[in-house]
Amino acid sequence: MGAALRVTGASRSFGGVYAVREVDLTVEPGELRAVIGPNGAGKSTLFALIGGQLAVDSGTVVLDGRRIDRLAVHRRGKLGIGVVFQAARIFPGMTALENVMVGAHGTTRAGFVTAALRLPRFRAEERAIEARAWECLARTGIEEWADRPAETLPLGQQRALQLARALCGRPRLLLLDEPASGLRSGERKRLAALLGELRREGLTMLLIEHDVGFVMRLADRVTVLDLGRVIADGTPEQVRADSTVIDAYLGEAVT
Ligand SMILES: Nc1ncnc2c1ncn2[C@@H]1O[C@H](COP(=O)(O)OP(=O)(O)OP(=O)(O)O)[C@@H](O)[C@H]1O
Repeated sequence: MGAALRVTGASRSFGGVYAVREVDLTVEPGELRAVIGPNGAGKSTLFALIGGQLAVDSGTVVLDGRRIDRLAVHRRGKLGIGVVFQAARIFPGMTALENVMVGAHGTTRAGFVTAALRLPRFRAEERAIEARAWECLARTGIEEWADRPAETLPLGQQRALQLARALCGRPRLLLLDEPASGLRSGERKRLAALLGELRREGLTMLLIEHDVGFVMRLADRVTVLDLGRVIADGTPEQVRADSTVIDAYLGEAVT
């Protein structure tokens, strides 16, 4: 089952200006939560406060009852947080398959070396990881690219590769930063289907997205940020009907 996430009173400012201000956000196990909002609303900052790329100035981030807001990124990864960034982050010089296998070792240097050198005592484990990596490549639809150098994959496939890598680490909370941006319509449909499947399997997901239509069809609940604050939180229907949201952001976009 997916993890429960509870963010309470989280704030973060840059140069005295709040990017995220007193944000409360609770994501139940198995929920697919979308976070939307206009440019500069604080979505990426909130994402980084949960993933650990940024530290909170105040407030707490709790995963399954455990405070994680002071932990480094890799420690949060070990506790089950998987991250898919908007810009493809791949390891050049490694094949797509090897890139996905790295996901199972976490993002630590030791894990990376273990994967790269295939030391004898790790071989059985490596075989299991390789099998899992193939599964993840298949799920994300890029099996046929497995042996290609990762940097030669087209953008859509590089994005899928990131998702495959995150899944290979068996996350219990998956953070996705605008996973649909830059994808063609067929790729978007495929992504939506996969996210729906992961949701049915009970994975907890938090998705930042600009494409409001994309998330409104997928999400269980939607949180709307504006100027660093939560201005609405509810089902897609509730958010669509919220006059504050319409005034601040949605306008004609979802009517
Ligand atoms: N590292 C940083 N240094 C200074 N200011 C920052 C930094 N990161 C974010 N900000 C500021 O914090 C505010 C929130 O930015 P953030 O990127 O979190 O918003 P966003 O909702 O993700 O925007 P977008 O949709 O454009 O990606 C913005 O005013 C931004 O300029």
